[in-house]
Amino acid sequence: MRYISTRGGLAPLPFSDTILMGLAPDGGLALPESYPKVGRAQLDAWRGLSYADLAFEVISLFADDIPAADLKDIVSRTYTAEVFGSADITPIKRLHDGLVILELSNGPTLAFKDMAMQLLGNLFEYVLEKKGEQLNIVGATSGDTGSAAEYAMRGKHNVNVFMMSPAGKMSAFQRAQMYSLMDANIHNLAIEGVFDDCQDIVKAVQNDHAFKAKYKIGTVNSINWARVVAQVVYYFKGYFNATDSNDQKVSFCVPSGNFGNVCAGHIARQMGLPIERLIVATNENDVLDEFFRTGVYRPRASSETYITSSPSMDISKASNFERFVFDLVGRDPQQVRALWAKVDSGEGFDLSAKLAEVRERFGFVSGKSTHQDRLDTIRRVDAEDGVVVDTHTADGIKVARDVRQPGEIVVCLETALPAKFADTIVEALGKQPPRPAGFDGIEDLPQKVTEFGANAVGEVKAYIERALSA
Ligand SMILES: Cc1ncc(COP(=O)(O)O)c(C=O)c1O
Ligand SMILES: N[C@@H](CCOP(=O)(O)O)C(=O)O
Repeated sequence: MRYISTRGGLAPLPFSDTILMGLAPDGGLALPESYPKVGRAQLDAWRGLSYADLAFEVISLFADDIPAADLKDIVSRTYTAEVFGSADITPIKRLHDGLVILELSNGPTLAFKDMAMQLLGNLFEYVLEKKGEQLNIVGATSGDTGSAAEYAMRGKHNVNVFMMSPAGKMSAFQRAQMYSLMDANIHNLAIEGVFDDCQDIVKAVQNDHAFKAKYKIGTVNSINWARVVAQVVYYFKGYFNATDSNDQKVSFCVPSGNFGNVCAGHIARQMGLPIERLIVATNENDVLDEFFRTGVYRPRASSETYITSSPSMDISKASNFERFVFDLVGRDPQQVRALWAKVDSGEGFDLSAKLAEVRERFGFVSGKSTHQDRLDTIRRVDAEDGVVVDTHTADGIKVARDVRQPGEIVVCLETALPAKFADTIVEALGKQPPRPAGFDGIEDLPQKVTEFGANAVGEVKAYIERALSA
């Protein structure tokens, strides 16, 4: 399996090089030359597998330059009941109205990002040992990628993490999770602005090829292909958990912001997983919902990005969307370059002529949720099912209920636990959300974070240089 760039400027690379690369030199995103196909016989063979064994089967289709025994060891050490709370790793809950909730947030930082980050930590360690190299991760987070990455990488001797977050925009719990880490290889940088401003700095660093090479810069955002591959696995597991036979089809409803989660669903569907529809659920930052309704992609400026009670989705320029559009335009890198030149100029683009294909060939549909919808959904699920869901999962449940068709099996992805967003849970239910053991009082711990103003690319690079030269 070799990897190319969505913008056509990359000589095909093996997996192990691709996951250390981050953005391709042409600014594009890595994708396999073609998606591996999974037939009925494989689905039948995979249905009863443990999560770790299923992860090995799926990931080995993509990471074929890692010896099977080594990959088996990596996934077996990653997906354990100790780390993810149960032997199933991603159990399901069925709501009274038939919606299925796929639990993805039982890992160390209580969000779905752990499903991939725990793997990346072990994959990076393995690949870097083999190459005798070090990796300096420069990442951006709206609150969950950051903590998942930092908990996966902390203490690893050949990895440093420089994580940018929008100053004051995450929940107190999310800030405490990250900023209370005192590990020497973890650096938290709070940037004036929103998540997209942090991600713009990540891309500026990635596109400074001399700096990137000198300081061995990598990324753990869903820019990194390994994140997407790891996320493909739970679509297969969720399908098997939600069905009795491979004759059935399911739809997945995905609370979305940067498009990394649902992009993995798109790839699982391209591989042959019997997915009927992929339902994209946005909050008030509805750039993706607008595209899937109209075919017009109109990223918003940071000044137009709403601060909401599902803050991890407060994103107006989804970095992973480029991977889907590459497939949508027939894998034509020239078209992708032209379209993203428009995005970079703040213009956006119109693919409304392809809307029927988006829906019929690729199975996408979308919907939107607001703060009031989140409150109503949290209240209803608590009252009717005795389950407290977080605000992002509530967005997904609301949209799933809006668009579900008769007889459709809809699996809603639980993307975080409510403990991370207590203020809105208290507003909705008048009580604190359940808090898993080990997190009591984290908001009171000392915090280590460095503050930066707006447009801080130069200052961030200088900080990285000082830290790595110390
Ligand atoms: C809790 C939560 N829900 C949903 C999302 C949206 O996922 P994606 O950015 O992959 O679309 C994120 C992060 O992005 C998140 O942290
Ligand atoms: N909501 C995310 C934003 C970044 O998403 P990623 O999948 O590209 O890492 C976060 O929690 O930081």
